[in-house]
Amino acid sequence: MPKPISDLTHKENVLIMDELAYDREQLKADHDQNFVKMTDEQRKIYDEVLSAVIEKKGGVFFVYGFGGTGKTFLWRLLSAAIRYRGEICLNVASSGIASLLLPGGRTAHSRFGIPINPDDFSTCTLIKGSDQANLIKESSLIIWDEAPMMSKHCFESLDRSLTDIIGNKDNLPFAGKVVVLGGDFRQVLPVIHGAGRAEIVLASLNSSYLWKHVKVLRLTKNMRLMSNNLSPEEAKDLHEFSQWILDVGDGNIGQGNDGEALIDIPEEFLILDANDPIESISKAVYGDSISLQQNKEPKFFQERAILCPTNEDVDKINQHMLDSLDGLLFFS
Ligand SMILES: Nc1ncnc2c1ncn2[C@@H]1O[C@H](COP(=O)(O)OP(=O)(O)OP(=O)(O)O)[C@@H](O)[C@H]1O
Repeated sequence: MPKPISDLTHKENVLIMDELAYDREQLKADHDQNFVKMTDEQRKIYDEVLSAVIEKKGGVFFVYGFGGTGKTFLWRLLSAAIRYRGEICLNVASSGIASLLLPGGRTAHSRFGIPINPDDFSTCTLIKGSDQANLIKESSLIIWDEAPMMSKHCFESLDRSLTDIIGNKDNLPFAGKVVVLGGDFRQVLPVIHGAGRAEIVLASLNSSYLWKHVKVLRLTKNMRLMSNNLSPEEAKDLHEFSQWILDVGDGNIGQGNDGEALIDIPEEFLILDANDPIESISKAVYGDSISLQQNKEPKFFQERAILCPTNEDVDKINQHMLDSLDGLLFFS
């Protein structure tokens, strides 16, 4: 088993100190509690990734699983397994909202200094010898959630920068670091303004030179359906919904799906009151404006979000929601 990082080596690197400051006993207790709950397929992935870390073999894995198959559950277990051993696990996600679900999560852009518009030759803004570069150099595992939505150039920029910082380790990708990418290619691919299907596919992670090094590991069981807290009616609804989402993603719904398709959305998913659409969406998600104003329960807000296809809609809906709430507004 690798030795924990010596405190003396990095006592002046705040970023490393932060990553080593987890309560290891608590992490081990949480880890052990969830370890026994893993399904066989989760356990297989856990073992494979952990042995790549422990044996210092390097390796790039892609955990391919649709929503609810337990990817976040696995990221939590893996990061706890690394951290309670006194090593560094960097948890990143392609979007800010996904990074909030990961313990100690950050966006990949902020953690690695990925440029805003990377291309075939870009590198990250990491400076060799800096605290940020040394943190990444010392990490034992990188977990990168929602990977398919980022351009392949983001991963390639990190690959080039790691080779620069760590050196070329047997021509291994990411300079021999163990990297676990996760997500579902049925969901959002890189967004490129005005691009057609071919351009988007070409920009995707699996069109990268890195992809030939990636070992794809699959999660196939919807763990949300296994929850003991569901009534038979709720389990049936959830099953039907997740099957419908999968069928949309697999292109089984809408005829002649060659990039554009018309999809019938079942009526129970629609908000039919179109007089004041934004108010109707707000009401469907957060309830009426009086109970919204009175609600001070953080968990209620944590469990809800309104997703929009364009920034213009985001601004309109945000303004509407802010107008409905009491209190002061703080910008961060
Ligand atoms: N082995 C398990 N035992 C018990 N509960 C589990 C297990 N795996 C996952 N879960 C639970 O199932 C639910 C879905 O898992 P999780 O959120 O990790 O899936 P996901 O693949 O990350 O989903 P999404 O992509 O939608 O975020 C969570 O409540 C999680 O705690």
